[in-house]
Amino acid sequence: MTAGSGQVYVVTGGCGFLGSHLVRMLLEHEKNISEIRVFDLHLDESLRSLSNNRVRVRLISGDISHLDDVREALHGSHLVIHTASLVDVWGRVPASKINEVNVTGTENVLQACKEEGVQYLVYTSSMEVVGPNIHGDHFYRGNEETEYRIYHKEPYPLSKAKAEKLVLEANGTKMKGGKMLYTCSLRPTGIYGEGHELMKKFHRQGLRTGRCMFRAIPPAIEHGRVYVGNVAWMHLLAARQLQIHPSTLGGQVYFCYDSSPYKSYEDFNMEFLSACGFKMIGSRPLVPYFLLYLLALLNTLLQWVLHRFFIYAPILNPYTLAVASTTFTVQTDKAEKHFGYRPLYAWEEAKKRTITWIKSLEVREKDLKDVGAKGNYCCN
Ligand SMILES: NC(=O)C1=CN([C@@H]2O[C@H](COP(=O)(O)OP(=O)(O)OC[C@H]3O[C@@H](n4cnc5c(N)ncnc54)[C@H](O)[C@@H]3O)[C@@H](O)[C@H]2O)C=CC1
Ligand SMILES: CC(C)CCC[C@@H](C)[C@H]1CC[C@H]2[C@@H]3[C@H](O)CC4=CC(=O)CC[C@]4(C)[C@H]3CC[C@]12C
Repeated sequence: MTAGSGQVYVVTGGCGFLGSHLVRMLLEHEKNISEIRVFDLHLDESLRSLSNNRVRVRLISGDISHLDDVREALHGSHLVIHTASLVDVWGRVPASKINEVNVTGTENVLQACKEEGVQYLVYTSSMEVVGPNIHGDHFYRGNEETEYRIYHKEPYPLSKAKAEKLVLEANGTKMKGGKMLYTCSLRPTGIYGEGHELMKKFHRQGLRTGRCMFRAIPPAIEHGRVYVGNVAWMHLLAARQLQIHPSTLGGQVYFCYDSSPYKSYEDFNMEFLSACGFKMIGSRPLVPYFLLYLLALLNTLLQWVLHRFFIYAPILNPYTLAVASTTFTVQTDKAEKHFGYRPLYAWEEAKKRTITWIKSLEVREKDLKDVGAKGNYCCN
């Protein structure tokens, strides 16, 4: 197939953690495309060099909260994978901004699809549209039909739930020329893998404490996690099958997970960090929950006091503590039944790739600054 004869895919947020893996996945595994438009507010120029003689990778700088930007990016395209979002549960950005990007931005993508006659939209939603809620209701091996007391107060999960509702309601919209808009929504659990910014933070924190991590969450709490490569793979399959079986996938939601082990968030991270010499201190939380909660509240107070001077957004706040302390795992075969999804990467491969990436961070840390005295580890 020569460049130009295939389909044009748009990936909003295509320079992000998931988005950049998705662009590479499409290049490697999707033979029906001739152009991938990477639409993002912050462009990663390195993606441009991924173009080859079959597929052009075209970077488009734009803001999904501006309809004109979105309309221009979608003009002449065939399918949109909408991953762009402000992912913030730490109070880094105001709620209004989260809403503007995650909800109004999604409204703009839908509006542009209708105006430009783009028939297919795959939306990257999140487990957070379901939970966990802050009441501590566990979601244990749940699926897309499992009843759950959904309760959103935080801007991010609220915005993702509103956006997903808009996407699903738009399924079946009639467009000019008698065409129909088909949509579906994928709900990844906590994504990990090469490029995960939060993992970088945990890694840096651990280096500062002599590679010692201090347990805060009971090990019995389980959190579903999914490798970024499998999330990208699931998006590719959903995009492919939405075109072939729109009546099956249209208007549907699918949890996105893989064979990554069910563990507490901290113990799961240690699957990678322990291979880099990190140790978890404590077989149970070193600090009682009420003290952690007081610390979380103190962080919220400090954030408020300091917000006129700078953004203080520590990892621990009442919301992240509540989420981390509540089991949320999924088990479902809906995506397999509807569009043949099975993880492309087995757990051992995902683990190996993530460890290799973290080790590359260490090399960079050593290159960037003097690590000081060698062997200064607390737990020799
Ligand atoms: N990271 C995780 O654990 C999970 C993420 N998700 C969802 O996956 C998607 C991707 O998340 P990540 O890759 O983790 O986040 P990310 O922050 O790495 O990527 C988001 C991308 O969207 C872009 N973006 C933000 N505001 C924009 C705007 N106004 N206009 C255009 N582009 C804009 C950013 O520049 C970034 O490249 C999001 O929709 C998120 O809600 C879902 C479940 C878990
Ligand atoms: C007690 C500690 C300070 C808690 C550390 C872990 C927390 C920072 C993380 C535990 C659960 C994470 C969230 C979960 O994976 C679901 C998510 C889905 C998304 O769409 C975005 C990210 C996140 C909210 C994720 C964020 C970090 C945790 C709260």
